[in-house]
Amino acid sequence: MVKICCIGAGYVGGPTMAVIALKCPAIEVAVVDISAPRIAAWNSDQLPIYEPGLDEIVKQCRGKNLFFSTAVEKHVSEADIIFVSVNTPTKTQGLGAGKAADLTYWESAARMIADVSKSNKIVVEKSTVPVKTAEAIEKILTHNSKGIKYQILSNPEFLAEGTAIEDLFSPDRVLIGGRETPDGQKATQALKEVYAHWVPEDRIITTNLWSAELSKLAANAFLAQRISSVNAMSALCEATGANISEVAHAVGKDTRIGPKFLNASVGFGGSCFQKDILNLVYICECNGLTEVANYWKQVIKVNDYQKNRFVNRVVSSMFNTVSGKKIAILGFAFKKDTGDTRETPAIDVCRGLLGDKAQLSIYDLQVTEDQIRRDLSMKKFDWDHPIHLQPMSLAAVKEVSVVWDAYEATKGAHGICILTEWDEFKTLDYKKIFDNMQKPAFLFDGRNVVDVEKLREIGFIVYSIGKPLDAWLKDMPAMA
Ligand SMILES: NC(=O)C1=CN([C@@H]2O[C@H](COP(=O)(O)OP(=O)(O)OC[C@H]3O[C@@H](n4cnc5c(N)ncnc54)[C@H](O)[C@@H]3O)[C@@H](O)[C@H]2O)C=CC1
Ligand SMILES: O=C(O)[C@H]1O[C@H](OP(=O)(O)OP(=O)(O)OC[C@H]2O[C@@H](n3ccc(=O)[nH]c3=O)[C@H](O)[C@@H]2O)[C@H](O)[C@@H](O)[C@@H]1O
Repeated sequence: MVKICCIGAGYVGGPTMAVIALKCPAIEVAVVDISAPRIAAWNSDQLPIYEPGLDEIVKQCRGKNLFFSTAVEKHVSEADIIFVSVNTPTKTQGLGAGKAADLTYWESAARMIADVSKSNKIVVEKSTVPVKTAEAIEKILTHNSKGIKYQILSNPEFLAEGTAIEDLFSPDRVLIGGRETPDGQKATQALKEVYAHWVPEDRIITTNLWSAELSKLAANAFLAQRISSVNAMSALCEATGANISEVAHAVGKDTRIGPKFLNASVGFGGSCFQKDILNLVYICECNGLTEVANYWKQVIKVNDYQKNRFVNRVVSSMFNTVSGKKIAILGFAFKKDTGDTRETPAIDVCRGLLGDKAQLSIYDLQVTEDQIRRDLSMKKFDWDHPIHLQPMSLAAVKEVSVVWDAYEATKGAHGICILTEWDEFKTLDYKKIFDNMQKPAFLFDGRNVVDVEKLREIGFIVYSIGKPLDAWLKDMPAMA
C-alpha cells in the first residue's frame, strides 16, 4: 500500500489530503502537525476549519485510510510520498522583512525529514514557495542524506477557500514540476498516478521545477491584478456616474477577458494574494528587475488604496467624523463561506474606523470573538502565522463588541458596513434594521450585495462600491 504523509494540517493540508483519501481508497494518508489542538480538532466533530462539504468527506475516510496525528516523525519515516503543506508567511523581521517568504517552517520540516527518513522519499512542495526553493530543500535533504535518495517535486495548490472541495474534485489543472532526470520523471509519474484516480489526464500538467514554483506565484498575481484592475475602475465609476457592475459585465463578455473574478470589492484579502505578490516583488528585486517589481507592487498599492478609500468614504459621508458613533460591521471573514480572517480587508477597515474613534459592533457567521480581538490587536503580518504560534496577549479593544446577530449589531447604529459577501446579508429585513437605527441611517456596501434602490426607498443613504452615488454622497466627496 502506498503511504502518503502530509506535514501541515491547515487549510490546504486538511482538505487536500481528505480528497486524496476519498478518491484513492488504496492509499493510506496521514496528516501530521506540530499543533496538538489542531490535530485534536481534526479528530473531533468540530473540524478546525469551516469548508463546505469537508465534514462529510472527513467522516467517511477518517480511521479508514485517513489519519490525523501529532506523531510527525513516525508517519514521515513510514511514508513513500511526503507532502509539505506548512505555512509560508511573509517575514516580519530581518532581511526581506515585510516582503520575503518566511521559510522557517519549511526548513524545519525539511530538516526533520532528513533526520528521520530510513528509505527513499518523494518530497512534494505543496506550500507556495519562492521560485528556486526546491534547490535549497534539496541541499538540506541531500546534505544529511545517509545514502537515502530524495526526489523533490513542486505541486502547488490552486484551491480557493469556501470552494475548496469543489476545486479539489474538479481542478482546472494539477501542476507537477520535477527534475528532468530519469529519477525525477519517475517521481513525477508516481504523483501523477495519485491524481489520475479522479483528474482527467489532460488536466495534469508537468513542467520543470522552476516553472511549477513560479506558475503558482504568477497565477495568484494575475488573479489579484484582476481585482485591483476592477477596483481601480470602481473609483472612476464613482467619479463619473458609470456603474462598475455594468462595466465589468461588458468587459467580461469579451471571451479573451472572461466574466469571472471581476467583482469590485472593498479590497482583496486572504492569506495568499498579498504575501505571494510581496514574495514575487522581492524575488524580482533580488534579480535586479526593478521595473517588474514595481509593476506588481502596484497591485497591492491599489488594494490598500481601495480599503482606505472605503474608510474615508464612511467618515466623510457621516459629517467627517465617526467619533463615538456606533458602526455595525457585517462580515469579518476575508470572503464568504470561510471563517478565515487572515489579511481580511475588515481588519484595515475596522482599524481605520477605530482610528477615528468609532464604536464597532461586529457580526460574522463563522468568525469567533476571540479571533476578531486577536486580529485587531496584532501587528501586520503576524496574523498569517498559525494561531498557536501567535503572540498570546490580547489587548482589549473596548470600542469593539462582537455579537451573534445582524439585528443586534445594527440596533441603534449610525451606519452599517458590509465587509463580507455572506448570502445572509442579501436577505436581511432592512426595513426592520432601518427602523432601529439612528437617522440619517447610512449603509456602506463593500461587497455590492444589497439592492441599492430598495434600500434608498426604505430611507437609507447607500454607498455601494463603484455604483452611481447617492445625492448625499455627491455633496460629501471622499478624500482618498
Ligand atoms: N489557504 C489557502 O487557501 C491556500 C494556501 N496555499 C499555501 O499552502 C501553504 C499552507 O497554507 P495554509 O494551509 O493556509 O496554512 P495553515 O497555517 O492553515 O496550515 C499550516 C500548518 O502547518 C503546521 N506546521 C508548521 N510548521 C510545521 C512543522 N515543522 N511540522 C508540522 N507542522 C507544521 C502549522 O501548525 C499549521 O497547522 C502556504 O504556503 C500557502 O501559501 C496554497 C493554496 C491555497
Ligand atoms: O494561493 C491561495 O491561497 C489561493 O488564493 C486564492 O484563493 P482564496 O484567497 O482562498 O480566495 P479567492 O476567491 O481568490 O478570494 C481572494 C480575495 O479576493 C476577493 N475577490 C475575489 C474575486 C473578485 O471578483 N473580487 C474580490 O474582491 C475575495 O473576496 C477575497 O477577499 C486563489 O483564488 C486560489 O486559486 C489560490 O490557491
